[in-house]
Amino acid sequence: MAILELDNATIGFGESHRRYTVLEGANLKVHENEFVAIIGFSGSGKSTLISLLAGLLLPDEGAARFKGKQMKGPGPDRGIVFQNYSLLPWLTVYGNIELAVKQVFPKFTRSKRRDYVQHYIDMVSLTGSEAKRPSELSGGMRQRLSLARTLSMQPEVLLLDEPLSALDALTRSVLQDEIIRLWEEDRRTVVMVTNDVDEAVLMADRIVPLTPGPSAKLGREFPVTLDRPRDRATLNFNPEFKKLRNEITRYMMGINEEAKQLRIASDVILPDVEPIRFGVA
Ligand SMILES: Nc1ncnc2c1ncn2[C@@H]1O[C@H](COP(=O)(O)OP(=O)(O)OP(=O)(O)O)[C@@H](O)[C@H]1O
Repeated sequence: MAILELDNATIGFGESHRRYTVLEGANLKVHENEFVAIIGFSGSGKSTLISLLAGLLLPDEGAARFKGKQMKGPGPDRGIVFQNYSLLPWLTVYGNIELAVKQVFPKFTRSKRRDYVQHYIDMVSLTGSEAKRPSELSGGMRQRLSLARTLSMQPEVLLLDEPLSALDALTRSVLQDEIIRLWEEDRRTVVMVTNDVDEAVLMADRIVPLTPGPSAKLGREFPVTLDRPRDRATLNFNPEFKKLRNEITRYMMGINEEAKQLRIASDVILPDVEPIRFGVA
């Protein structure tokens, strides 16, 4: 059974004629311990999709299920790391993680909680910055804090909404390795949204493209069968990696072109003429 499932899920925003359908009839099954990457263009509906998987949004039609049950809202078993960090600005690095830990593990003693919070701070290399507030951190540090806070809640499913998008290439590689290491360690289920094909191939077991919006759907899937651990240094020379990357890039460019043509066709204004009918009295 899939741990997470979208079954013909449709969702849109706005009322009646101003309604914008973001996803239409989206189908996705994520199995336990799987690492799935969702790739798509900006504005195609990736964040909306991840919010459906978290239970933060509910589909207008169809279903979003966690362990076979229709979701009614978010829960600590589905941890989400947002693109924009969503940290509490008045709390320190330590305080942001501590608050999450208090909610999920209320029975921890004070000293156990302190060690536990510190463990996650160390894990993402924020040691020494415990007393800083989010405004005093760099973008990369905020993203690491956001990741540590979510991981500290030990969710069964980790939902990552472009968690590395604001990072420089070097920090991005470090965090990619960190996420892979964590996933390999205890094989949590991960769904990660990204717009970077290389990142998706490096990290995922399966890549699922989202077609351009409106009314986006999940497109043809690409399994990634490259052996693990994947070494980024040699991957660029791996023929299987290069072939898959090219295939996905070509596919994405193709669906984008198709969407563009459809948009142009729907923008064409037809002449206002009456059809001529012959032989009608
Ligand atoms: N709460 C909302 N109200 C109205 N429209 C929304 C809302 N949330 C998203 N949308 C619209 O839905 C579409 C998809 O948005 P979404 O954030 O899911 O895309 P995305 O693929 O994550 O984009 P990006 O890669 O740029 O972050 C956009 O056109 C956006 O304007």
